[in-house]
Amino acid sequence: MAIAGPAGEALRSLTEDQVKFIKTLPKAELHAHLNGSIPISVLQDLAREYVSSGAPPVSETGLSNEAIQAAMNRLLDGPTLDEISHFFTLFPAIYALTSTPEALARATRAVLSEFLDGEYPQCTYLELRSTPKETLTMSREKYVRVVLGELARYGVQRVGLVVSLDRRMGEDVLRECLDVAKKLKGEGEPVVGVDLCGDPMAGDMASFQKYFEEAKSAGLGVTLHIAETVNNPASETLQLLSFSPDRLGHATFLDDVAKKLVAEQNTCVEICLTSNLLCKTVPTLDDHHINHYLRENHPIAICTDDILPFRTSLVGEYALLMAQPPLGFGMSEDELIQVGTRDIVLIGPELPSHLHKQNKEEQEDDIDKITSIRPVIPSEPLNATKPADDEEDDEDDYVPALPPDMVAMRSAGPSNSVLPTSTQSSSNSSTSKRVVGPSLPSYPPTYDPMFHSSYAEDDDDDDDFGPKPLPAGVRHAETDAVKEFMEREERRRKEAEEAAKPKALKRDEWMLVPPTSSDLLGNLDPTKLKARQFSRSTAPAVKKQDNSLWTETPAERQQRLADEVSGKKRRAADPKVEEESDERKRRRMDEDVIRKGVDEYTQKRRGPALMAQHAASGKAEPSKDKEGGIWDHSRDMSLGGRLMDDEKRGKLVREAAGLGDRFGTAKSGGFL
Ligand SMILES: CNc1ncnc2c1ncn2[C@@H]1O[C@H](COP(=O)(O)O)[C@@H](O)[C@H]1O
Repeated sequence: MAIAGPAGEALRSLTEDQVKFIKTLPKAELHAHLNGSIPISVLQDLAREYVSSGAPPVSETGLSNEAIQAAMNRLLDGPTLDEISHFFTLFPAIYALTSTPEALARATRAVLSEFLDGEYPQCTYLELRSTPKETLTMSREKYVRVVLGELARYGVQRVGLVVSLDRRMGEDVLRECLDVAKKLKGEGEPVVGVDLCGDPMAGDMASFQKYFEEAKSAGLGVTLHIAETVNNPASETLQLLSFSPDRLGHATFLDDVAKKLVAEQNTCVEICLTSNLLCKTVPTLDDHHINHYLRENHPIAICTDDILPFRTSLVGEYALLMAQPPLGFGMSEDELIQVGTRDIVLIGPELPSHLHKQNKEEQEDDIDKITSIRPVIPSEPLNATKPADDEEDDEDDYVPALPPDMVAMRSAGPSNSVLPTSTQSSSNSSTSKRVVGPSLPSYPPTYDPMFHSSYAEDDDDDDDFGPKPLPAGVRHAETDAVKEFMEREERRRKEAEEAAKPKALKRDEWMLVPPTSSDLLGNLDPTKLKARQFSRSTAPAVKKQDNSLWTETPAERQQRLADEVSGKKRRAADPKVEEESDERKRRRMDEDVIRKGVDEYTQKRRGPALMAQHAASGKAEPSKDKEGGIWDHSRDMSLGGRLMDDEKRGKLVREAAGLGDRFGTAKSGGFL
């Protein structure tokens, strides 16, 4: 296919040797859309057949012959796109031409041949992706089966299929596509993962989450087109990162938070240079986000995206890396080896380590031997899409091994690289068990260049403190930093919300609960009953004060009153009935004896009281009541007169006689 545009210019600026180096460099293509990669000559054939088929002017997909012709002309000229949304208008015509099983099979065969055949295949391993479509003659399952039928010609070591989920899909179509992917993977087909693609501004990503989670649990890899345009909101990017993707498509507009997360997760980014330039999401190579990832020594994979409209190839994309600025990045051969083969993360195959090569010399050996080590079409029958019986005992062998030359380059370390060095350790062996889904990165979980370089060099771990890092190539598969980050953020948000709320005033406990003992409380009566008597004692009224009445609730109060009425409890206000102690009894009896003695002595020495004497003399006088007239002064005004009857008089006399008793004893009731 003719290479034009930026990739064409870069390619033309390279020497023959440089071009040969790129062509023979083992490469993996991990981001290629089937319908965007059909060679133009094949599409022209399909268009001619479509127009001359005598079918009515409107095809089953609703496109007229004229519309097909116009689209073909656009593709032949090399479409100019004002913005990325124009890019998607190219596809209805292409879809019309690949809407039958036969046409789809032809198109797929041509795409596979473009990438994998020839003296210098574009790549040694291809992950082709396509969106299952339903047409008049194909169900979505049939669509995927037709594509897989063509993949089977190359075998699982050279190609795998990623099922794309379009951002415009509704839930029922998403469900159907995912079920198809799972089903065919279950049948042993090389369905290695799922992708999120389509118009970057379409769809609500919240409804996609469960499908990608389900895909992951089914052992499928996940790659997502993410932050492809400046208009993709940061919140959507974070949401997509929370799906725990294994790889990211484009990742052009990550903000600092997203960049940090991607760095922490060490997620491989699929870089499509020409695609970004032609869709105008990136103005120049100088502005391209690849610069950020190169600086950070972050894993990237160089890819083509859609070689049909972008008129590029994988060789063209590598030419952009190697060409001198401003046509390219001016990378050396060593840097190309490092970028192209070492850091990529395949969703499918894992790399046997015995084939890893360490430096450029070994790489050159490989290049000289390229024809001999280039993978050959597997010997199994072309239509053998199911695992062979003799693989039964290797029950973990879900994904294919890389072809030997790909493997050889995976760990090759550059000898004079100007890129940040990262040490590659051969963590995998050809005998090791396969990993379902993404392969493991080649360095410790949290990437730190400082730590990284010392990690491989320092054999002596005597002085190491803290937990040992995981072996090279192993990462915390279960650690979901995005999830943790989101949870942390949520917690922080809730705390801030809580702090912002007006606080309900609350009294300290000391204000609500009375102290256990205090003189003040000892003298107060919570029942509010009025005192009826003077206090009879100087001793503290109650030693152990029950203050529960101070804090009782209305319900408790009701219960207490009910208990008091029913006699279950003594009245809270009743003074405590204290048992008279023996000591007090004795004292009282002693006082009675003394009082008796004093009375007898007084009686004897003083004689009868004046009152008694007077009463005795009065008894002898005869009563004048009946004999006197109506008014007699001495009779009527005397103590025995009419103003006071006998009863009143008697009471008065008794009280007067006891007058001395009231003050006769001390407060305690005894004699002084
Ligand atoms: C420019 N970058 C891109 N961004 C987003 N989606 C893209 C894309 N390039 C291609 N596609 C997606 O791939 C489909 C074509 O291949 P398949 O029919 O699946 O084989 C396009 O319709 C689009 O949805």
